[in-house]
Amino acid sequence: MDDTAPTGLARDPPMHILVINAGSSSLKAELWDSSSAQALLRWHAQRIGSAHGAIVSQSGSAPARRQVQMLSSHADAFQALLRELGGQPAFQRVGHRVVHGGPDYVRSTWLDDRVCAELRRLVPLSPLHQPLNLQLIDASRQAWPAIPQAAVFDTEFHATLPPVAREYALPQTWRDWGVRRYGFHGIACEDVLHQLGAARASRLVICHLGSGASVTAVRDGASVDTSMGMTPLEGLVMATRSGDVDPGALLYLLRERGVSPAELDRGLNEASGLLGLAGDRDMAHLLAADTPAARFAVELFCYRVRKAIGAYAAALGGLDQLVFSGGIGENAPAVRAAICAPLDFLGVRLDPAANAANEARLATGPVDVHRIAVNENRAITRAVAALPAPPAVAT
Ligand SMILES: Nc1ncnc2c1ncn2[C@@H]1O[C@H](COP(=O)(O)OP(=O)(O)O)[C@@H](O)[C@H]1O
Ligand SMILES: CC(=O)OP(=O)(O)O
Ligand SMILES: [Mg+2]
Repeated sequence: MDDTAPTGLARDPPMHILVINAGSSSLKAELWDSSSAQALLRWHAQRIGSAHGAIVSQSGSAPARRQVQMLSSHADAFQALLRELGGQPAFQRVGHRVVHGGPDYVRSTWLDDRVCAELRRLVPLSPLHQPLNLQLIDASRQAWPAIPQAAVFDTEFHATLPPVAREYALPQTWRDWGVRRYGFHGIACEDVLHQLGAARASRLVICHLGSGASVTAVRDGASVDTSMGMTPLEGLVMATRSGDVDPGALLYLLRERGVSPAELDRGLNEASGLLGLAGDRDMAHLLAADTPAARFAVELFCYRVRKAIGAYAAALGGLDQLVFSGGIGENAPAVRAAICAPLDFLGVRLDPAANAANEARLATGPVDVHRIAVNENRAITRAVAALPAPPAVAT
């Protein structure tokens, strides 16, 4: 296991926590020990719904086992997880990543029927994530009814957004309806700060670039602005999400082109971004493809990240530290280089050799640039271990 970062999970009594983290085409389940901060088991189902599905699991220091099988849905994947875990559960808590906490669920919380019903109301605000999160919570509460289960929210870290970053310039009535920015990827940001520890600088920008992509401005450890908004659709170009689009263009599509709200939702969330620009949602494929459309998609992706870094350097009044994380941020030197090349004026300078080798420290200039392998599941474990004792679970 490669979790060598300081963790500070220790709490009495130590316990085993199963973490469940659903992506749009993946299901990650990990068993963590709260006292040793070690993942005892990692079980990742990948490419659910495709003919090339895979389950990768690793237990202790045993070599990874890769089992390729068709997983038609997340429900299928959960059944495979149940088979892996066997009869008697070897854990005392379950922690679920839930993308949207809405206005009422800021901090991590124990789950019960009422909380689940309230989180279900947020499905329209995160159509790619919240339904899967809740589907897995339902399956997991059914499988282990006597084990306390908690939700840990991607929105929590951004509860510190100041009003100027949180509010849209909309009529009061709409703002009273709760139309505001929340921000996401907070669990990943929390793990970044945890890994930086004492090395964290005052003015920090985190570029978390994976299927979803966001940039967050952090001042003295608190989120002060972030590129995702009321939903995880705002901001950067993503795998299949558009990021920022003029709202007037959306009105044009609705009014003049006969696009229905459902088609608009699907188009913006599932058919845009890298997929819309170049016909492939996977950054690794685009970097290897070397076609004009692939090159343009990568260029546009990098341009938007660079603009966000510049905006947040302005919001913070300068920049001390820049972090790259997520599948793209951690593994694509060409993307990091393209984002940073014109940022010399800000003091961002990458060491080409360190960048090409995916090293942890990348800077040769005054801005300290880090590549951080984020582990959301470790952050979820910490959040669950820190919760007050759970209420008695009715069986
Ligand atoms: N070696 C690599 N080079 C470029 N991109 C990569 C590489 N490895 C992973 N990626 C990209 O990372 C993205 C997935 O990021 P990840 O953080 O795992 O996604 P998710 O948000 O679904 O958890 C994909 O676009 C994938 O192509
Ligand atoms: C909130 C979000 O976009 O998450 P992900 O990157 O896992 O899609
Ligand atoms: Mg992600």
